[in-house]
Amino acid sequence: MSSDTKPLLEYHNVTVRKKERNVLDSISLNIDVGENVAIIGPNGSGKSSLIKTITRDYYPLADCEDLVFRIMGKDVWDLFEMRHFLGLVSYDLQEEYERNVSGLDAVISGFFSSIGLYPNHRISPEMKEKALGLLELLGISHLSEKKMSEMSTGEARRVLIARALVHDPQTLVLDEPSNSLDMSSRHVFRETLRKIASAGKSIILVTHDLDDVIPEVGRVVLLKEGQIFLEGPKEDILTAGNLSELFDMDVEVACEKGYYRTWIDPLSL
Ligand SMILES: Nc1ncnc2c1ncn2[C@@H]1O[C@H](COP(=O)(O)OP(=O)(O)OP(=O)(O)O)[C@@H](O)[C@H]1O
Repeated sequence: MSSDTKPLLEYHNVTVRKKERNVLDSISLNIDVGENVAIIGPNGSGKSSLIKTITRDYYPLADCEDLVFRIMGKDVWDLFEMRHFLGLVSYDLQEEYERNVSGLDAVISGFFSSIGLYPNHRISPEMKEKALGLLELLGISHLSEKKMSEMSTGEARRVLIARALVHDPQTLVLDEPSNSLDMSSRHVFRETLRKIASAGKSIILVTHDLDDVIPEVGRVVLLKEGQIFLEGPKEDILTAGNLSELFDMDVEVACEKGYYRTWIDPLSL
């Protein structure tokens, strides 16, 4: 079997323990290559911890029965190799990037998996061309000379998406993508994600906000207290009843033109 026919993610009984508590508890989850999946849960439900298992920052307890912890069919990964099919955009990365680096250099630094560029980095004309092409694809060529430290949150996040795409990864993983973005930046950002999804990339997005669930997402996984609470096709899972149980309060939900919207009925409080 060739590696691209293996599931992107194959987890069985993944338990991650930190400071004597299970931050992930017996997670069993398969995600196929090509799927667009949203992982949704309240604060502290384990979303970032789950991402950290994908990036191999967190490892599961080894003595769990029938443990499976594979990405693309492999248990052990060289992280540099992994970046060729998995691009990551996270809030942590954005914080590290609040510095005096131009948008173009920030994108090029993705080739070296570094924060910024250093004299030992050999930048080929192909790298520069690829980075400029990505800035153009995402509609942010005007940010190529602007310093990351002078960009708005939304601008910098789009640059970091371009950075994550330099290796042409199959899958883009986004942690809380619209965190700190205002209404119009959110809209622009979501349209950027839609563009990437329509270009054939898979998107795994982790969020507590249903606004982030772009129409291209087909499956959702609800996380609660470190466990998978529910998962399945978004139409079946994103109901007022399920979301109310997930967030422990009466949540209303509506879907219009493929986008979800949630609110809390003040009369229920
Ligand atoms: N390294 C760690 N040490 C101690 N506790 C941890 C560690 N990593 C995660 N946790 C705890 O695990 C729980 C889940 O954290 P995690 O960051 O994965 O949640 P989250 O769903 O991403 O939350 P948020 O929406 O607030 O970002 C939290 O209670 C957190 O404090």
